[in-house]
Parts: sequence; C-alpha cells; structure tokens
Amino acid sequence: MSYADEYRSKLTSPEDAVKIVKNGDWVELGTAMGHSYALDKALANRKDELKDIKIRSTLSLKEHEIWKQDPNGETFTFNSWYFGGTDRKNHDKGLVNCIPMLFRNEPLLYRKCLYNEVDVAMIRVTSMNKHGYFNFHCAVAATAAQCEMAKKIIVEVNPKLPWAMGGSEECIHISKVDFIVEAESPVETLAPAIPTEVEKKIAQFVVDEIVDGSCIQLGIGGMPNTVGTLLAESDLKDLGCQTEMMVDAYYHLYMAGKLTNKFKGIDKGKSTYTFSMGSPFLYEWIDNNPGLAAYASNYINNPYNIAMNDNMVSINNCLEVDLFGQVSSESSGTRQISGTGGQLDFATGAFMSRGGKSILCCRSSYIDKQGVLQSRIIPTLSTGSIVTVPRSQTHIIVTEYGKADLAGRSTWERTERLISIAHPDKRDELIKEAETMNIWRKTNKRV
Ligand SMILES: CC(=O)SCCNC(=O)CCNC(=O)[C@H](O)C(C)(C)COP(=O)(O)OP(=O)(O)OC[C@H]1O[C@@H](n2cnc3c(N)ncnc32)[C@H](O)[C@@H]1OP(=O)(O)O
Ligand SMILES: CCCC(=O)O
Repeated sequence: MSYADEYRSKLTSPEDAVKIVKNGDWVELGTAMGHSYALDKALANRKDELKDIKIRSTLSLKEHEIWKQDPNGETFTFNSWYFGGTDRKNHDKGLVNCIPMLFRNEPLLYRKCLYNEVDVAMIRVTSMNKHGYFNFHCAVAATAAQCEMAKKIIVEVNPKLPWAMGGSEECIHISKVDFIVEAESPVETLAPAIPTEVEKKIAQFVVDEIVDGSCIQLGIGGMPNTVGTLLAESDLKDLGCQTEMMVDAYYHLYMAGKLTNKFKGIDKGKSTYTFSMGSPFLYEWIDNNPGLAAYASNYINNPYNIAMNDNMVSINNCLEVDLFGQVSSESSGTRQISGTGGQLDFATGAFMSRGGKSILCCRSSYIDKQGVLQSRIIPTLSTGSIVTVPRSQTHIIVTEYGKADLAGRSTWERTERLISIAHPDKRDELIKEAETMNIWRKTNKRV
C-alpha cells in the first residue's frame, strides 16, 4: 500500500477517532503547539458518557475544551508537567494538577516509569511528507517518547505548521499512527513583551557577561527575550544557540549576522532546540531550515550536552531568591506559577561548561496588592515556595542593581553579595534578618 493509500485508510473524523478513549484511560496531549483542537473538542463532547479520564499535558497555550465542558473536573483529571498562563488560571480553580519534572527527564519518565500508562496520544502534527512522516514542528520535546509508549496514536494534521528539521525524535511515521484527522486550527504566536526600564538594566548586566563565541540559552518569559534583543544590537560575534525554547531573539541574532554557531562543541553550525514559540517570521525561519535542528528534551537539556559548548551562558528568570541562594522560579508559596522546566538542567550544564555561566535574572522588588514595595531577595523563601535551583547550584543572580556571583561562596559572603543587589530600601531590613539568622558577620559590609 502506498503512503497516500495508508493515509486515506486511517483518515477519519475527530468524533470517530476519540471513540477509542475508554473509561479509566490516560490521554496524552503533548506540548504547547502540539495540542490538538478538533480532537480536544470531540473528547470534551464525550464528557457525559466517559468516566475517570486522566490527561497529561505540557504548557497550555489555550483554554482546552475539556476545561470548558467539564468545569468541575467530573470526568477529566488534568495534569500538567509545566504551567502556562491558562494552566495557572485553571489550577487556581482546582482543575489542573502539577506533575513535577526536570525537562531533561520528561522523555525518560515516559520510557522508564509511565510506559504502561499512556492509553491514547492525541497530537497535532504537520502534513505528511512523501516518505510517510509527520513532523512535530514547534513541539518536539517529549512527544516521540509519549507516542512510543502510547497504545493508540491519533494525529491531527494542520498543514500550516512549520517543518522542524532534526536532530532526532522530531517525526512520527504513518505506520505508527492509528488514526488521522484533518482540522483547521490556529498557529499560535507569542508576541514579544515590551521591556521595562528595569528589565533593560538587568539585560545590560547580563550582556556584559557574554563574550564572542558564547553559546546562549534564553529561557522563558520577558527578560531573556530582552537580553536576546540587546545581544542582536551588540558588537558580539559568532554566538551559538543550544536552547530549550527557540524564540524570536535567535532569529534577530541570525539576521544581525551574530548567530554562526561556529564555536559550538556539539552540533557545530546548527542552532539546536526542543520546542518553539514566537512570531510568524520565526516559524518561517524554522520551516525546513537545515541551519536549525530540533531534538527531544533529553538531548537538548542534558547537562553533559550543554557543557560540551565552551562559554555556555544560560539566562533564565526567577521569582524569589533567599539569602542562602535558594531560587524559586515556579511557585509563589504553594501557588504553582509554572514549573521547573529546563531551568535546573541549564543552570547545571552551563556551570559545567568551560567558561560557562548560569545567570538567573530577578527584578529586585515588586509592589504587592496593598501597594507596598516587597523585596524579591528575601531572608528565607516564602512558606511553601518550591526550590527550583538549590543553593548548591546557584551561580550568578542579576537584578537591576548589579550581579551577585554565589558559586563557592559561604553563607556570609552570599548574604553580603545578595543584599548588595537588593532594592536599596530593603537592605537594612535584610541585614537585620541576616543577623538573627547568624549569616551576617561583623566584618560584612553594607554596600
Ligand atoms: C524555556 C528554556 O529555554 S529553559 C528554562 C526556562 N524555564 C524556566 O526558567 C522555568 C521557570 N521560569 C518561569 O516559569 C518564568 O521564567 C517565570 C515564571 C519565573 C517568569 O516568567 P514571566 O513570564 O517573565 O513572568 P510574569 O511576570 O509574566 O509572571 C508570571 C506569573 O507569575 C506571577 N508572579 C510573578 N512574580 C511573582 C511574585 N514575586 N509573587 C507572586 N506571583 C508572581 C505573575 O503574577 C504571573 O501570574 P498571572 O499570570 O496569574 O498574573
Ligand atoms: C516546557 C518547559 C518550559 C520551560 O522550561 O520553561
């Protein structure tokens, strides 16, 4: 049978495809732009006839129909490896549960622990090519592992999605697929946030840490993109890219002639990543471009692979840092904001790299709901806050007041350095707390 014949034989309606989901099943939705639309709707429509359907997903970009049609979570129990904004909102309503993970482990978790617990994978893919492959486009991540472990696979085809060249694990062959549905669906975009003056100051401190030939990882959120934009305007040259998330900033670096990947120690000449989100021009750039290579997250986020690049610099955002140097980037107290994602993977790998640096950016303060200035550098993490980077792996923290290099530093040295980059109105208060915590010595200096 030709691939075209096989395609026709597996092509069905979303309603018929989701009939394979049965009571008690685990259903896999994939990551971000890999989330389906028509299948989501067809499954949600079965809410009253199904029982106890467990969902796994990573980083939602939309309001799933499952949430809309089952607002009390009677049929569907939704679990997420990493929260986007809509996951966060629905978690606040009690509809989403967090599954802790390091992103480098997500494929391994399926292959090693969950191999018997993926009943149906419903994944959005590109059109099939002449060799019978569908591509995972902007959502390579752990998708191949999820499909490999799934008892049944349904793909939802959207021909407008870009074809991401590999790497590895970026495609699925039609022979592995059980059902194909075709559906109109949006190609989601991510508009770059307009940087604030504070973010511009932080970004400048970060850019000052980067040398010609550095390999750059830009994390999720507004700040890393601001750094990328400044880098594109800098005099730096021959930068490289090994990053979890491919974003607009890399396109700008490429167009500015700065992204050559010439000095990468692995995948020389190629920009490597595991998922992407950005503007339409980013997807145009990704589409069938052999200058980029998408790999599964266990390869991109593997600290050994990261460390093969000399002068690897990882740049991520965090929410709170305590005076011991513990970093929380994913929760505010017990409120889950996002997830560990790849932050610890890149913090570890970048530090292992010769000349490498792991940088965590943090605005020094915020104004709370009562209008009061609160420090993000705090004596101890808020009760319930989850540690994303342990103090033993924290390297450089940057605020708009400067940089604090904590690696190899004792508690009193960390305290001094962190307080020196805290908001000036909060420094005396922090010193008092540090004294009671026995981590401020008489010789410590107030900057
Ligand atoms: C992707 C890669 O390449 S690799 C590794 C990168 N991955 C990571 O770093 C994972 C952890 N990091 C993150 O998730 C993000 O960087 C964050 C959450 C730290 C910052 O992301 P941003 O998008 O810049 O943050 P933003 O300012 O929009 O805030 C996100 C949410 O956190 C809330 N928040 C931010 N700071 C605080 C705080 N101090 N206290 C309470 N809530 C806070 C915001 O209110 C917002 O919630 P809302 O949408 O309900 O209003
Ligand atoms: C899906 C993981 C995203 C992140 O690491 O930020």
